[in-house]
Amino acid sequence: MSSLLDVRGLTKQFVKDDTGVVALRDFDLQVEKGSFVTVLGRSGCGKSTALNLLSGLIQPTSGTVAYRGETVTGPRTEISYLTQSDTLMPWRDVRRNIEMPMEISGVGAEERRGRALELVERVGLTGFERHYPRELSGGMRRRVSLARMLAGNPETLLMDEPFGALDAQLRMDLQAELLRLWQDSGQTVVFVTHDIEEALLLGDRIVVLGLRGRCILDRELDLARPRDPDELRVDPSFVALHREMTEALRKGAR
Ligand SMILES: Nc1ncnc2c1ncn2[C@@H]1O[C@H](COP(=O)(O)OP(=O)(O)OP(=O)(O)O)[C@@H](O)[C@H]1O
Repeated sequence: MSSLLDVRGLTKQFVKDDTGVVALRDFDLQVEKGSFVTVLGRSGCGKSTALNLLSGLIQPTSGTVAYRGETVTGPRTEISYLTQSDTLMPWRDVRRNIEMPMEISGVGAEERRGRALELVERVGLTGFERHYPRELSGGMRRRVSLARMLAGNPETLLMDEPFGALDAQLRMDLQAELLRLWQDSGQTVVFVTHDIEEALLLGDRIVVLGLRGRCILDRELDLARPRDPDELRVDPSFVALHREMTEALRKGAR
C-alpha cells in the first residue's frame, strides 16, 4: 500500500543575490496514515523549507510530493499547516479567528461558536476570546493559531515548531493536549522541532535531518503511550534514545 504522503528526491534551490542557495537536497519521506512523525534538525537544516514544500506552499526545484498518490501542486484542504510565521487575521478576534476553518466548511454559527470556545479553553486562553491578535503576546497568538488548526479537524497536520515560543509549563500542557486530541483521531502529523525531548515525547517515529535536509536517522519509537514526561525522562530506553539523537544531530552538523 502506498504512503499517505510520499516525498521523493525533493530539492529546493533559492536564488539570493544571483547566487543559488540549496536549502534542501534529495529529501525523501514516506508518512503512513495516522502516524505521528517528528522531524528533528538543527536551525537552518531545511526543516521549514521541507514543510513549505509538503504543504504545497512553494514548489520544488526538482522531486515530487504526492498526497494520496496525487502530486501536490498547491495547498490542499485535507492538509493544514501551522507555519512559524503568524497568519492570524488581524481584524478578527480570537474566537472568530478560530471559527474560520469551520466557516469555510459550512458549520452552523452556534456549533462553530461552541467548538471555538472549547478550543479556547484547551489552549489556555479563556478570557481572551474577544481580544484581537495585536492585543496578545507572541505565545498567545501561537496558541490561537494552534486552536484554529484543530478547529478545521484536518486529515493531516504539518506543524513547524508550534511550541517553540512558549514557556516550559505551557509547552508541556500543550504537548499533552495535542497528544490527547491526536490519539484515536486517525489524523496524521508531521511535527518539526529542534528539541530532542519534544521529538521523543511526541513521535511514533523520528526523522533526524542534517545539513540541507540530509536524512541522518529514521527510526520507529517503541515508547509506550500515553507518555508521562516525568516518567519518560528517567526511562532507560528514553535516555538511550536521547543519547542516540544527540549523536545523530552532532553527526548531521558535519
Ligand atoms: N526564501 C529563501 N531565500 C533564500 N534562502 C532561503 C530561503 N528560505 C530558506 N533559505 C535558506 O535555506 C536554508 C534552510 O532554511 P529553513 O528555514 O528551511 O531552515 P530550518 O531548518 O527551518 O531553520 P530554523 O529551525 O532556524 O527555522 C537556510 O540556509 C536559509 O537561509
